[in-house]
Amino acid sequence: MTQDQWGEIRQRLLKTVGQNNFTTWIEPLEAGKVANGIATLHVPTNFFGNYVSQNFSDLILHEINAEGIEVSRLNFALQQRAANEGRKPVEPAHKSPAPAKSDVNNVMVTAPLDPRFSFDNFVVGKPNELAHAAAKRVAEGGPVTFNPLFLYGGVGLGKTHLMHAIARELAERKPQMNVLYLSAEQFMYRFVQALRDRKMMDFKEIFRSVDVLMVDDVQFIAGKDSTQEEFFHTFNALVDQRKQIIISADRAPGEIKDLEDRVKSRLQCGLVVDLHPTDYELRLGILQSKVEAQRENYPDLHLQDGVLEFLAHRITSNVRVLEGALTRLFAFGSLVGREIDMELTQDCLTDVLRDSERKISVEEIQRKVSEHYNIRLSDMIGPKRLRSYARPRQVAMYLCKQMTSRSLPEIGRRFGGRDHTTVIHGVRRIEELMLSDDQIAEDLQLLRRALES
Ligand SMILES: Nc1ncnc2c1ncn2[C@@H]1O[C@H](COP(=O)(O)OP(=O)(O)OP(=O)(O)O)[C@@H](O)[C@H]1O
Repeated sequence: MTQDQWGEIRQRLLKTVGQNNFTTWIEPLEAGKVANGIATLHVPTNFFGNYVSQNFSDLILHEINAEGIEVSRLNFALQQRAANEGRKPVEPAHKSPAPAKSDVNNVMVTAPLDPRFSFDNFVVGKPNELAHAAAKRVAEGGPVTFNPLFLYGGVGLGKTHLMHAIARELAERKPQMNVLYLSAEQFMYRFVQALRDRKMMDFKEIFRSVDVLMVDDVQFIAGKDSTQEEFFHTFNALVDQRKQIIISADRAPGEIKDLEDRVKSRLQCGLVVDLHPTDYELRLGILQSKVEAQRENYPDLHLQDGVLEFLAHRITSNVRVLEGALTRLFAFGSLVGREIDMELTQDCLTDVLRDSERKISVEEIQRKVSEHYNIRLSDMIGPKRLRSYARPRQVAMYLCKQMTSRSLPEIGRRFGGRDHTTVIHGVRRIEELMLSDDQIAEDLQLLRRALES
């Protein structure tokens, strides 16, 4: 298509996608040739092409057609750059008979990569440092040292974030590599489609020609026998060729029910790392980094000291809930035109706080603390005043105050019907000791971790 035509098309796209999207995603595109109903657009990186393909290809196609150019598909090709000498020559999109719309030259990503999920935005702490280090290593795209890398962890702990970060970094660092990122569900969908259309040879060719295969949420294929079978063969073929495989799941390979033993053992033979439940420090770190992002939307909104610490203590379920709570707080604060203080936080997040409270009960705290100090539960709750009972009791009261939303009188009642002033005294004593007594500080940290896991 001519530069004039492309200029017209871009003008119309500016109106439909808005200035920000236009500057970021449309302006850098360069128009290429049109042949056989396919228009080629040149993109600076594979990641970029993938994103545009996922989010704007329908609009772009529409505007190209509106310009009178008959095109039914877009092909995204890398712009030739002198700096990229040595890269494989740019080829048309994959030779699949019906390539997915999102196939972009050497990077095929069947789900859009979330631009927020980068290594830069991933906060590292004790619970995820190993997973992060392993992810960084494979994202370098060097020689394959562990195969597969198997990342697992509970809901909302950052598996998909790390997977996207790897795919994105590989696409940027090694544009010559064929990287295929997809969910196990999409793997199954493509497999079933290939069977139905009698295109199994094409399916095999695509999956066996990648340099890096990334499959998210692999537990999905459990119980799906033929998909597992095909996955097993794909897996073996790639491992034999020393191609990197990266898998994520919500649990360890051995714990995925209805997964064939041979598949399990294959999955276990590389590096298996888990994302542990977050601890207080990691949650606080994540909140601090997410506040930075919120500040861009709400530059004038003041956040009172202590609110983030409160949230990090109280919302322990997963990072997604934590993020959601923060977004809600900022939106609420700006809506009512008030600074974000503890009162607003409690008002705005009643349901979230109530839900997370269910997780840690006074009884659980009492039990964990008495186990930790090796005393009987009845002695902790009972009337004895010996220091060896009184101190653990105060620690438990302090944790109840911090980790549950029980009122002081209620906590007192649960500790053998004590008065709320006794609870206040206990909590204060521990707050003082935390600063002067390393042992107490360490005990508290251990207990908190144990309670949150
Ligand atoms: N360490 C972290 N630093 C910054 N953000 C994080 C971190 N861990 C998780 N998140 C954020 O939490 C949210 C949930 O993470 P993600 O979607 O990766 O979870 P998941 O483990 O894949 O969960 P699911 O099992 O539900 O698929 C995302 O918005 C992600 O950016």
